[in-house]
Amino acid sequence: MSKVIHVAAAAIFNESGELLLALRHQKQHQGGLWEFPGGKVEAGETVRDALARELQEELGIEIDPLATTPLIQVPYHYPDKSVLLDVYRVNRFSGEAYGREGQPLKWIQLSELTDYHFPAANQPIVNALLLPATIAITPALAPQEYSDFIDTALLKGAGAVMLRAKHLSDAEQLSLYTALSAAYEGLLLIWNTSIEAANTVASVHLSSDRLMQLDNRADFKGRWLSASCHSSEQIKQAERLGLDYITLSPVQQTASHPDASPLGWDEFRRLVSETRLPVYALGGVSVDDLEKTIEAGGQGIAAISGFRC
Ligand SMILES: Nc1nc2c([nH]c(=O)n2[C@@H]2O[C@H](COP(=O)(O)OP(=O)(O)OP(=O)(O)O)[C@@H](O)[C@H]2O)c(=O)[nH]1
Ligand SMILES: [Mg+2]
Repeated sequence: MSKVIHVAAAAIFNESGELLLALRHQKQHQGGLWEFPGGKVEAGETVRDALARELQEELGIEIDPLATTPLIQVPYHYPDKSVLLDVYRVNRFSGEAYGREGQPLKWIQLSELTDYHFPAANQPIVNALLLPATIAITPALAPQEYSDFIDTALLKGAGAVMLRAKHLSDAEQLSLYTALSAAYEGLLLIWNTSIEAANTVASVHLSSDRLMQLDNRADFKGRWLSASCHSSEQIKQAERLGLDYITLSPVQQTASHPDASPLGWDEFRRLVSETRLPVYALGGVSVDDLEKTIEAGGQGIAAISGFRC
């Protein structure tokens, strides 16, 4: 295996919330495709310092390296080279960005992101940018109680809601999911179920058992397919199937699964570093752990209890 090329890249947002893309020159590796500006980390440089240097060289802007936030790390093997894309969010910069190497630039809305063609390694970056930092998972409730739970969760900052209602039949869950989707337009509502039960649904989350039984994701017709993982074997399966993101649990001791032994933050960090998928920390975590999760390379947190009244 040839040496892995470590690349620092940036998702740069301006004050209007637009995101900067650059077009790779035809002559470059993965030429003619859009990219997140950045480049190779040099020997003796920290990744954040490399990012600041590359953004100055390529765009003529200055950033404070320490004011950046980790977005995602993507290890990826192209047939001709292996890269580790280390991507940071940049929300503040000085100067006006222009293509110092002649490359065309474009400021886009996040909602337009899927209209652009990127190198294959970038799919997890696109997903990480479109996914929220927090997912509220529903506890077992009577069907009429779910909208109260969602209202509270949204007030407490949930960016998405996962419907987990295994005490109800598939048919009851489907009608609940359908009613809630209609009532909360624009909310990412994830259904924890099987692909067979949910083939018209936009967002499905699989248990680790269902993940291990799945052969490919082709039967899934929606946008977001995710799964619960507890080991590196399950994470590898999720990657192999091209899932969009995973939850990794239990990070800490949790009342809902008292017998499961927790991974701890060091093991969470290690497992996250091995996968290109966005990873939510789950199990004994809350929004108070968000900063720690993101610094550990995670996408964010998923939780039940922190989002209840
Ligand atoms: N900057 C950047 N590189 C990416 C992205 N996606 C992706 O696969 N890469 C790959 O990462 C590698 C390094 O990127 P680069 O070409 O920007 O490196 P650089 O600025 O140091 O360029 P140079 O070698 O021309 O001086 C390339 O093989 C490129 O194809 C992306 O979104 N941004
Ligand atoms: Mg570059």
